[in-house]
Amino acid sequence: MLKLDNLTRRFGDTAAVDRVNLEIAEGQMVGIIGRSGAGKSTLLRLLNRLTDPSEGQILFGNRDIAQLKGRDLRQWRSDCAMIFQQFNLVGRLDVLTNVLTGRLFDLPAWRALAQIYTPAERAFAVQALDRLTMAHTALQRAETLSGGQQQRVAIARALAQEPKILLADEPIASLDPLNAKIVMDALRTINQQDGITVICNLHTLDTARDYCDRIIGMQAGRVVFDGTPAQLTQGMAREIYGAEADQAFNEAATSTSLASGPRARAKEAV
Ligand SMILES: Nc1ncnc2c1ncn2[C@@H]1O[C@H](COP(=O)(O)OP(=O)(O)OP(=O)(O)O)[C@@H](O)[C@H]1O
Repeated sequence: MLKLDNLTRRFGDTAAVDRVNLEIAEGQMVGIIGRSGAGKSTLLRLLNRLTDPSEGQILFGNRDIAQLKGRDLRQWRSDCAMIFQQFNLVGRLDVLTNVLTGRLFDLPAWRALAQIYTPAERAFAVQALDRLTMAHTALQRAETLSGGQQQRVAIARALAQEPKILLADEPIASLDPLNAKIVMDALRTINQQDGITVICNLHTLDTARDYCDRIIGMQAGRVVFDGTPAQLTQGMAREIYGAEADQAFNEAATSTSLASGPRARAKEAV
């Protein structure tokens, strides 16, 4: 169980995340929605401590994540993998090496520096790539891949960390509808097969509705909605997105929903 208690992050006079209280059970797939500047990225960055809180607690089990330092903090970052809109791979390195960097936390410093990996570590990385149907690109330089392929490699790198939580900050914002669907399907599969909690910032509403068990709506740093996709009325969604509502709803027509996500497929099957 991940528990956020009064979590706040201020930048000057702006409360990017403002007194957020949430409990996220293990194995949930959670979508965070909201207009630009609502605090979605800051919330994810607080969770893996890329940003430090101004106030409040982040509890995982009975540990306060906000207080971790040194090796404990590095271990937490390893437990809490993150993928980004811009993939963040090292373009000049091959795909397999990029995935293996997900294991760096576990390695002694000399092996990390020399990038020496055991056959078992390599096999694990290839297996992670294979789950994303990317094993055939293992020896290719990452920069030669398409955006959708790079995001799948980034997910494989996250899997190589054997995380407890997977954070995804706008993972499909740079992708075309087909690749967006492949990436969201992969995240949902990992969530369901491995029981990894997935917390995902999403711009388009239908993607959040199609893939997530739970939707959290943010506005000016505050949580203004927390419920199931069925509980999120169109009126509430319109209020959360404000001036960006039309864009968020219209983009949905060309995003993963066009290629039909798992719920849409379930509806079709009925
Ligand atoms: N490093 C920073 N320094 C100053 N202000 C910041 C910083 N990071 C975020 N903010 C501010 O905090 C608020 C929340 O930003 P955040 O990026 O978390 O929103 P968001 O919902 O993720 O937006 P977007 O969808 O555009 O990425 C904004 O007002 C932003 O300008």
